[in-house]
Formats: sequence, structure tokens, C-alpha cells
Amino acid sequence: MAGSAFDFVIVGAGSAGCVLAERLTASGRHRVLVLEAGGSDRRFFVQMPLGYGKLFFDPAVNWLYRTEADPGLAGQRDHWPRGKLLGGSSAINAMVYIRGHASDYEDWEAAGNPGWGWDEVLAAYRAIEDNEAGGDAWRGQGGPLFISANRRDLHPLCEVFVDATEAAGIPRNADFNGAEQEGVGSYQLTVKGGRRNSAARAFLRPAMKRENLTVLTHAQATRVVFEGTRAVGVEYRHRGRTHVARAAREVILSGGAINSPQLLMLSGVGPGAALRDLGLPVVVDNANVGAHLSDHQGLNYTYRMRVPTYNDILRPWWGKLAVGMRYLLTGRGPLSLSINHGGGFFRTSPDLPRPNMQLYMQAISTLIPREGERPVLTPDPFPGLSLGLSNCRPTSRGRISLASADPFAHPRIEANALSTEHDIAEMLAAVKFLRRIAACEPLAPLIDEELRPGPAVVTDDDLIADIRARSGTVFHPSCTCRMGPDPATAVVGPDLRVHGVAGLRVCDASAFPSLIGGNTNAPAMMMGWKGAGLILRDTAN
Ligand SMILES: Cc1cc2nc3c(=O)[nH]c(=O)nc-3n(C[C@H](O)[C@H](O)[C@H](O)COP(=O)(O)OP(=O)(O)OC[C@H]3O[C@@H](n4cnc5c(N)ncnc54)[C@H](O)[C@@H]3O)c2cc1C
Repeated sequence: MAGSAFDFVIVGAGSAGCVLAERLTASGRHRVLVLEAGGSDRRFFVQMPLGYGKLFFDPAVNWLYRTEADPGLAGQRDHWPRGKLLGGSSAINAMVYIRGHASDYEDWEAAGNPGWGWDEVLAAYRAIEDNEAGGDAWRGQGGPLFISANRRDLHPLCEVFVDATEAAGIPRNADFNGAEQEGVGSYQLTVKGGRRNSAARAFLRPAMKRENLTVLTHAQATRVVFEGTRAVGVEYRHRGRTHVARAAREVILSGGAINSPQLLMLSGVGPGAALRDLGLPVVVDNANVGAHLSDHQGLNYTYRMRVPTYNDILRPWWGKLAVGMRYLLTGRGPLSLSINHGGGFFRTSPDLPRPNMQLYMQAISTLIPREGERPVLTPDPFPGLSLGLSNCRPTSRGRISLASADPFAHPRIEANALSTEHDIAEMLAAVKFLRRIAACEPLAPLIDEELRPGPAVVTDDDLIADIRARSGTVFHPSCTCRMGPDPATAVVGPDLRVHGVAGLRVCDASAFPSLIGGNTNAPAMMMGWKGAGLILRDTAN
């Protein structure tokens, strides 16, 4: 590959990178190289939706990051999985498809980012989607990304949960991606025909048939190559050797919220003093690189149930055999779905203008952890239910910084979770509401007992201590190369170009101006879609 020239070099075949690769090669006019540090997505537990639990600690497909000890999480170091394979995190995630609240994008635009308001973003989502629920003013149909409406094979407790949440005062909502986000119901999923529908499957794999797309796996970018302040290529390691891929037009970083800022810093774009301390040259001194790290925090309340749950089916060998056979023969059953059958969005106070909390319902409990595995395929030996929640717009901010100038060393992740009064007060109100749901008909009579945190935990102080002890990332780190017009406060402009240099953009969840209220795979794919539109527009000029 050394010496070959491409028009565009994309670093990272994740949610955004796969969409970019597809869009930039569609016309046949541009030669595109995608460098992906991980390997193929053609693995059984990647393809089988509930195989997700097996990928959580698997170094073959996962960067396996750990944060620094976090005071907000009672001093614990949180586990941060990120996908390291074709499809990136969309190939190891929980497949919930949520776009976020319309007002999130109005916030993006109001922060000085024309073109990223709700109307433009909605048009992109509608073009991307092929929603099983059909097209309407909100949903797209006929686009490259099939989205399951998730209406069959749901566990019966999902409906019970929806009824109880309704009784607690939250309206039913058949489509969180429709006119209203608030409400309770079942989640739409990136699942197609019983298989995970990652960004690789929906976008990259079809594009890989094109001659103008080259995808190199096990190729880790180590540095953006600059001539002066113009990015002209990418240095990468492949099969033990260092190569440089030249980009005649642009280099696009789509390595995700941890790796994109890391690669920028390794390349000399970042906080100048810190880079010099590590002996790195400084191309652009910008303290925003790696800063503004935003992430959703969540926790589960767990119940012992009086009725069967997936624990009873997924734990015993005969149950595993039965659901396994069903899956292999029909592509259906619990293995063909996300662990999160239901959920929704609610406000912790009626005075709030939009939902500030997200709910998750899992007809399974996993209190007894197994070494090296998120035990969704080996749950607790009793019927259990998990009700989870996570915040939508936390005010806590963390940081990614370089721990070393070695591109293969993990960067430092200071999550700084739950570090504001606001975030703790919100979580406290939310867990109280979760208990209200559990106390409502028809769910209450089916619950035997609350196992975590347990009935002894009642005072605000104890509830907060429990929140700190048991919360963790819900895997949505964002904003570490955030978009904004001013280099004093942002890393990329509204056109995703890195401030202060030429020929270089960042296009992934790191470029979000602010974290959206909801899961982040859909917005990352949308960023790839709109990013490609911007690149093609600028290329035509
Ligand atoms: C366990 C888990 C569960 C989740 N559940 C959900 C969910 O249910 N719904 C949802 O919407 N979102 C979910 N998310 C979040 C969502 O998947 C991510 O926000 C989204 O995929 C991020 O997309 P991205 O393009 O920014 O980065 P990624 O998809 O992470 O892609 C980055 C890619 O770049 C590659 N890369 C990085 N550095 C380099 C380098 N130097 N050289 C070459 N390649 C490199 C990586 O290997 C990776 O393939 C989950 C995430 C995880 C980890």
C-alpha cells in the first residue's frame, strides 16, 4: 500500500466511517482507503444480536478501555468497551436505534453550527433509514439502513413494564423517533432478519464491492502526516510494518470519541504544552482536543420475580439449546433481539422542557458476574428483571489525554462522571421514579423483592451512595473533538474541518457539539452521512 495514492483516507470503519466510505465511493469518481485497526465483523457473536454479551470483554473485537479511578463513581475505574472491527462500536453495541430529541439538534445549530439543526438532520435520517414501521413525516423508508420495529418475540414482561410505567404517569409511545420522544414502549433496533445490522453490514459491505474502495483491516493509524499545516496522508502499522497512505484530497478521522482525539494529539494537534512534554511536535495548539468529554451514566435496579424471565431460559443448558436451535432454524427468539426490549424517556420534573432520563427494561438479571463476560447469556439462577435508567444531558465533563507518545498505548480517560450537583440530583430523582414504576400495577404483584439496591436503601444519602457505587458508562462517550465555529472553544468547524489545518476533518461521535438525549449510534451514522455530503460538496467546488 505504501506509495499508493487515494483521494480520501478514512481512519476507522465504525458507525460514521462505514457511512462515509459508502457515500464517498458511490459516484465511482473518488478512490478511498479505509484503515481499520480491528478485523472482520464476520463472527458468530457479532452477527447474533444477543451475542453482544460475549463481545463486552473480547480483545479480538474490543479496545477494552478503562478509565482512571473516578471519584464520582466511588473511586472505581470504569470499563469502557469500544468496537475494534469492521462496524466499530455499531458491531458490538446493544442495537437500540434512537436519534435523539429534535431540540438536541436545535442546540447544535444554536451553538454556531449552521446545517446541523433539526430540519437538516431529519432529512438525513429519513434518507438513511429503511424503517420496518414504514415511512412517514418522521421515519424514512427505502434507505440503506434497515431498522427493525421490534414488534415480535418481545418478552411478556415488556408489556407489563409499559403498563406499569403508564400507570406511573408516562404516556405510551409507539415511536421514540417520531413526533414525540417522551413516553414508554419498545425500542426500534438495528437488527435485520435476526442478524445485527451494523454500519458495516448496512453501508460498508455493499460498498466493498466497488473497485474504488480499499478497506485494510488490522491497519492502525499512528499519525496524520502533515506538510506544513496541510494533512497529506496517514502513517499506519500493518503486519508489523509502517506505511504511509497519501491522500490527494483529504484525511478523515472516524476513530471514535477516544481514538480520534488521541490520533490528533499524536499528530501534533492538541494542547501544546502537554504535547511538548511528551516530545511531540506541535502543529496546532488547541486545548479543546480531548476536552468536553460527555457521556451518559446509568444504573440498574434489579428484582427477583414471581414469574419466569429469560434467566429461566438462558441459564440452563436445555434452555440455551432450545433458544439456540430456535435462533439457528428460524432466526427468531430472544437471541435475535437486543437485551433491551423496552424503555423510554421521561422528565424528572414536569417543569423541564424535554425528557432528561432514558429507561431500559431487560427481562433478565445479571447480578452474579462471571469473569471476563457480561453474563447476558448466563444470567442469575432465579427469575430476575432489570429496570435501568441513564441521564440524557449530563453536565459532568471529562477528558481524553495522552498517557504516552506511543500510538499503541491507551490514552488516559478521565470520565469525571457524576461530578456535578445537577447530575446527582437528576439521578436521585430518577431512581425514585424507577421505584414508583416498580410499585405500580401490573408490575408490582409480579415482583418478589428488590435485590439491588434493596429495600434497606431509602434515604437520599444512601440512594446517592448506591448511585455512585453502581453507576457506570452506558457507552456513549462524545464531544472530544467538538464542533463549533471558534477554535478557542472547538476542534472542528461546522464543516467538520479541523481548525488551523487544511485537508483534515473529524467525522464521528467525537465531533458532536453536545451529547444528544438518547443512544449515539444513529447520530454517529448521521454524522457520517452529512459529513460525506459536506466533503462531496467541497470537492465539487
Ligand atoms: C457496549 C456498547 C453498547 C452500546 N449500545 C448502543 C445502543 O444500543 N444504541 C446506540 O445507539 N448506541 C450504542 N452504543 C454507542 C454507539 O455504538 C457508538 O456511539 C457509535 O458506534 C460510535 O460511532 P463512531 O463512528 O464515533 O465510533 P466507532 O463506531 O467506535 O468506530 C471507530 C472505529 O475506528 C477504529 N479505529 C480507532 N482508532 C483507529 C486507528 N488509530 N487506526 C485505525 N482504526 C482505528 C476502531 O477500531 C473502530 O472500528 C454502544 C456502544 C457500546 C461500546
